[in-house]
Amino acid sequence: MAVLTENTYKPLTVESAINLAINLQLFTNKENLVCKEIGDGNLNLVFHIVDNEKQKGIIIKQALPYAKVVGESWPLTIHRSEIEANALKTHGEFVSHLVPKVYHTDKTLAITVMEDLSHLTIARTGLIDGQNYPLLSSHVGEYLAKTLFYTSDYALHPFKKKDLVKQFSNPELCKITEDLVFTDPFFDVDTNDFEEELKDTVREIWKDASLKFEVAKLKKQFLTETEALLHGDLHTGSIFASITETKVIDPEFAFYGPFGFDVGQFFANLIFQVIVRTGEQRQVILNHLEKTWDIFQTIFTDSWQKDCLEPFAEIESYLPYILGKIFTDSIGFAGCELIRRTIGLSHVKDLDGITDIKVRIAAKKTALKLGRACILYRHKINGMEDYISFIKQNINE
Ligand SMILES: Nc1ncnc2c1ncn2[C@@H]1O[C@H](COP(=O)(O)OP(=O)(O)O)[C@@H](O)[C@H]1O
Ligand SMILES: CSC[C@H]1O[C@H](OP(=O)(O)O)[C@H](O)[C@@H]1O
Repeated sequence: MAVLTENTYKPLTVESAINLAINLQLFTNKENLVCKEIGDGNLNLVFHIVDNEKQKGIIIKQALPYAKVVGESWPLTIHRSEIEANALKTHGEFVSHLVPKVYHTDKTLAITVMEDLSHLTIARTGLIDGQNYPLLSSHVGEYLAKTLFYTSDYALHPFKKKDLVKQFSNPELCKITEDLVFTDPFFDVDTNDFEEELKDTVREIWKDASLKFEVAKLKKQFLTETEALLHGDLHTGSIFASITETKVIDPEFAFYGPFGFDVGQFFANLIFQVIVRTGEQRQVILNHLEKTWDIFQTIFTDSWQKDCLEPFAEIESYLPYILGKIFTDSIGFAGCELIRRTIGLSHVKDLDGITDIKVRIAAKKTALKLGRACILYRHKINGMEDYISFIKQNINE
């Protein structure tokens, strides 16, 4: 039908999405199909098609030629759809159980047809509702260790790695991160978004030259360290979870960047829950932080011992140096994420969803204070136990 024979891009509708699914022979009978557009993210359309009789569903994700959250005044390459599908496939080679299956892609239409994960809950939503997902941190620790190690120079022939660096060149999406995570929140620019009550605290950030110097160093790392194929946007809204399963979605920001960036983004998005929870419920999330790093280190080390191609791997201090650098960098990147999701463009519901303004402002001030401390003092934090004490101290003071 039309949608497959036209050789030009067109945004799908619920009708054309159904036609596409039939043409692709993913379903046989159109009559039983129900299609809804369920996209709740900042950028894309997401169609959920279900065959009510067979209880079977699929997802068709389509990139719009602009950022949905802002509109057509913010044009954005639809090539991000191909990047996302290829990242799902590449990461899927190492962690097939932790990412959705890709059934079909189309560059012209900028679509990825993939496994329906609607039996799971977006981790951010579940965590805000008080769910704990006991396997979340083990699964994400494994995802991080395997996707990062096996796409790096430590596991790939240099020609293959450099081919991947080219294939995953993603300048427009990286520019969003460069601006929204590493630049805008630290300057008085229009894209920033915060309550009047935070104005004084934010002005302090803008005036803080030592903080800005450290952010400049972290931004430089993001710009220049082509270490591994990152997810690029690993917040808890990009993770589906249940008590038994975890699936990482939405790697449209994928590119070759520093090991610590994905780890840091995940840390920060757990830390928002540390900030908003209290008592035992807070401890559950602190345990997730600890477990993520523990599993990450263990699997990264096993992979290094089994599969490292680097002759210098035999030097005893080399792996501890790499792991130490990832840890320190990830704390710095987490600090940037804590600040940008609080005062920059595109917030998190963990904080914005707090209805009591006093409680919300207090939580946001804590996020800013902790973010600043992570960036400034990351080199002084010696291991996860120390990091957890550091977080507790900065939250309680
Ligand atoms: N494979 C999937 N299965 C079920 N629902 C999905 C799937 N992928 C995305 N969604 C739904 O669509 C929403 C937006 O998807 P996402 O990939 O995060 O889009 P965006 O890139 O616009 O942020 C998710 O929050 C989720 O509710
Ligand atoms: C242009 S909005 C910026 C923000 O949008 C992305 O979020 P998502 O695709 O998960 O909705 C990403 O976090 C960007 O920083």
